[in-house]
Amino acid sequence: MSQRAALLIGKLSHARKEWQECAQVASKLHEYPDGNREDFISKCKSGEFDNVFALYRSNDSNPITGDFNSELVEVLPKSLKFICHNGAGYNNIDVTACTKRGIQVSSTPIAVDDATADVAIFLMLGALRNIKQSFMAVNAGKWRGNFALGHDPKNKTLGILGMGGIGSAVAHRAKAFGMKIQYHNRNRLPEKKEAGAKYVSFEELLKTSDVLSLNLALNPSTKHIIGKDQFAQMKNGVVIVNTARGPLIDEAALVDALKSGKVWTVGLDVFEEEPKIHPGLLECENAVLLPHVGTGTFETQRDMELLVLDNLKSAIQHEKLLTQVPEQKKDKANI
Ligand SMILES: O=CC(=O)O
Repeated sequence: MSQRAALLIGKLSHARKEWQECAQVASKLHEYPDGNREDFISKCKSGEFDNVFALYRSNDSNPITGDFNSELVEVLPKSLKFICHNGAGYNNIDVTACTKRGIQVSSTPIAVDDATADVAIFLMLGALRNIKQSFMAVNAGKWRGNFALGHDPKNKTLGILGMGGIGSAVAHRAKAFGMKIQYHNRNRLPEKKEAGAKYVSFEELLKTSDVLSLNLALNPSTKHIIGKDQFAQMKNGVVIVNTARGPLIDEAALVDALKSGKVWTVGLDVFEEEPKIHPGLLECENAVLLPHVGTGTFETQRDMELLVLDNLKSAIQHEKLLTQVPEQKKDKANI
């Protein structure tokens, strides 16, 4: 077998031992724990990572290298055939550029589903109870402050935009609260996977949901999928939950919709320009906010790291990824 080295970009917090065990399948383990884009590019160009066949990167390591856009993909070592990404979202990787260069990419679906769905439910319940007002009042020593009654989830219609692994896990949990579930995907799921959820058009989802949960991937066609025109179609007093990616929502339009009362409350774990948050959201008492911590549990972080390493080992040993990104699976013939 030719030289097949592996490269770890950034740090591993939970599966360090398993990374070291990759030495049993890789010809060499390289690490790039810290640095910057300019330095990383110059190391790629100087041949420091020659023979690297598969690399590990993550959403957390993205600040080190910057996005894996076409500029960066072009300078990656010629030997590189696999990018194993830690993150369910991979909008910081130009998959088309990778495909053109014959590089296969994997992400970490499944491992993230439960923790992200838990946070979606946490935010939904918090938004239905308009909990931020109470949190702020009690922490400021004002007891209940301007307390106002919230809403029960029971008998409300939850609309899920993007019924994949996370969307399905949200639906499963929401049923236990007595919610009616409807969803929209580009393509209807097989009945078994729907698990009783009703398939509706995008317009119908907007018009008839009491709570709208965003659980779809960000890509050029889903950016601002929720904006002024979509808010206008929604029920008055709708509750919005977003644990997917901030740019799915036009944040300025969301602030207007919150201020006008069109949107009653919102629960957000993600923002358009993280870590910056629209000042209108920070000011709003009816915006329950978290700093992108959906997968932030010990168990899930370890499961994600292990899944990336399983992909890496499978790439080196069998030239096959376990959880390849769906757009490449469709294009398999071109890689
Ligand atoms: O946002 C979290 C992830 O993409 O895994």
